[in-house]
Amino acid sequence: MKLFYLGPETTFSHEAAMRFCDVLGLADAQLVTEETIPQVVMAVANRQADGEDVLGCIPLENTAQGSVTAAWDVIGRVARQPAEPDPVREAALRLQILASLTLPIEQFLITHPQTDLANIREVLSHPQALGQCTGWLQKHLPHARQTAVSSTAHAAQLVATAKDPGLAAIGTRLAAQRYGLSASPEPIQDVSGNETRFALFGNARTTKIQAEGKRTTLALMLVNVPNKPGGLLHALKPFYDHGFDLSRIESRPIGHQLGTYIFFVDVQWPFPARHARGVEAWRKVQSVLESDGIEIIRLGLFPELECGRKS
Ligand SMILES: O=C(O)C(=O)C[C@]1(C(=O)O)C=C[C@@H](O)C=C1
Repeated sequence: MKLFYLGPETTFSHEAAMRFCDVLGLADAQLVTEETIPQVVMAVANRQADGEDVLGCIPLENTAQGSVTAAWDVIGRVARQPAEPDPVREAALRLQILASLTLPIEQFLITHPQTDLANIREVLSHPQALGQCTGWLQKHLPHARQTAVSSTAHAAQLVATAKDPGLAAIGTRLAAQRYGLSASPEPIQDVSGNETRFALFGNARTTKIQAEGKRTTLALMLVNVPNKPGGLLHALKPFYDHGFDLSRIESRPIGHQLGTYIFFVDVQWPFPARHARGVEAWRKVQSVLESDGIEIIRLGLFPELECGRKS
C-alpha cells in the first residue's frame, strides 16, 4: 500500500511516516513523496476516488508554532466543496485520521562543510521550521535573508545543489548527511521541548489499524456554527453536558466571507473506542448540534500512539 508524505526523503514527515510504519507493523507500505502538504492530501483523495486504497502522513500541530494550517485548510476545503456530486469530495469525506503520533523536533543549521556563520547570506527552510528558530536566527544570523521553501529536506537539497557557501538550510541532521552537508553541533530551535503531532490518514473502513494509544481522540470539524451571541457556547455546551473533554479548538476562516469560521475540535474519548456508553453519549451530542443546524464532519476516532524518537 502506498503512503504519501511531504518529501523529499529526510523531512520530519518522512521520519513520522517511517515511525507509523514501525509502530503499526505496515512493513509493506511503499513511501511516496509529494511536494506540498495539500498535494499529500489530494494525492490520497484522488487515489481513493479511483478505488485505490492508500495512506497519507501530514503534520498537524507544533508546540511553538501551533497548527500547521496548510494541513487543516486543505482538509476543510476538501470536505466543504460544492454540493454537486464529486467523486474526489466523496472519497475525501471517507478519509479519516487513523492514528496520530508526536515526534520531538530538533532543527539543525545545515551548511556546506567549514562554512563560517559570518558568510551566510540566506537561510532556506519550511516556514514552520523558520518559525521554530526565529530567536536563534535573530541572534546569530540577523542579516541573513530567510526564504520559505516547500520542506526542510528540499531546503537542504537546494543548498547542496547551489554549491554556494552563502546559503544554509534548517532541517534534520539526517538531511545534512543525505545531501553531503554539515549540521550544526547542537540543535537551534528556540524551544527545547519542541514537538510536532502528525496524523496518518486513509480509508477507515478498509484500513484497520491495530494499535493501543495513550489516549483516544475524536477529531471533528463543525460547520455552520450560528454567528450570533452564544452561538459557539451552544455548539460546545453539549460536549460538557455529556462529559467530553475538549483538548483543542481552533477556528479557521471559511475562505470567502470575513467573520465566518469553521471550527476544528479534538475531543478526548473517555471510553474504549467503540464502548456503548461512549457511542450513546456521542449520539446525544450529535443530535443537539444537528438540531441547531450545525454540520459535523468527523475527521476520525483514533489512538494517539506512544513513540519517542529512536536514538
Ligand atoms: O519540512 C518538513 O520537514 C516537514 O515535515 C514539515 C514540518 C511542518 O510542516 O511542521 C514538520 C515538522 C516540523 O514542525 C517542521 C516542518
